[in-house]
Amino acid sequence: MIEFHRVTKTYNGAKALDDVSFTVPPGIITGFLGPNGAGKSTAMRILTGLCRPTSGSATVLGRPYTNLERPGLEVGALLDAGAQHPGRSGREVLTLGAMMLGLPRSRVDEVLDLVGLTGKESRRAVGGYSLGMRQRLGIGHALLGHPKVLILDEPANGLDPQGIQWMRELLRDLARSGCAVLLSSHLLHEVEQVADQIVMIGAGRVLAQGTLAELGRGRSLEQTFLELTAQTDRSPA
Ligand SMILES: Nc1ncnc2c1ncn2[C@@H]1O[C@H](COP(=O)(O)OP(=O)(O)OP(=O)(O)O)[C@@H](O)[C@H]1O
Repeated sequence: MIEFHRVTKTYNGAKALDDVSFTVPPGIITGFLGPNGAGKSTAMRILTGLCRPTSGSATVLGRPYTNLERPGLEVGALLDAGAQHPGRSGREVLTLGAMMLGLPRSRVDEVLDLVGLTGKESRRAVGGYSLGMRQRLGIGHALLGHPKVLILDEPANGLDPQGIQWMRELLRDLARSGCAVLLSSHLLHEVEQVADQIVMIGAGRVLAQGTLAELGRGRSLEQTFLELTAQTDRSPA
């Protein structure tokens, strides 16, 4: 369970998030949508303890991330697939992660298998990986500790159609097993396929939340998105 309660975040007086409240329950996939600059990454950074809200509270499993006893085992996050050291192999990245979490090395092979990286690929330096391979590695890294909460910022970015289908099934399986999944994406068609509920933000404020049926009322997610965000887009013209 993830809970945002009246979260505001200001940078130099400008509100990146403005009185944001929403809940991400376990057992379903929540799509987190908004135009460029809407505040999605800021919300995810707050959730994972990388920055603090100016006011309000964001909790994971009932506590702020920084108060979790074993955050690495409780929460899996993919915020930037390009963040891994380019000189390390994928296997080294996962092995270091597993060691830090006190997990057996066998978990590395399980995760490589889960994300579809072959033994040969896993021994190559991450700097030579395609974007899709980096995403798979990042998702694997997030899943190492069997987390109950998964926070993914644009995980489908760079995945080919097979990769997207694979990720869809993976996320559905994780949700079915009780995981709370928060998924940000600009791929509205993809979110429409996979998400059980939607939280839409624009200019730092929640514009709408609910199931696809509740939000759309017969319209496509894209139509709803364009309509709701028309007045709020902070991206450059
Ligand atoms: N460290 C920072 N310092 C100052 N302003 C910031 C900082 N981080 C984010 N912002 C601002 O906060 C607002 C929200 O940015 P954020 O990156 O959270 O949006 P986003 O929805 O993730 O956008 P995108 O879809 O482009 O990734 C933007 O106006 C951005 O310029």
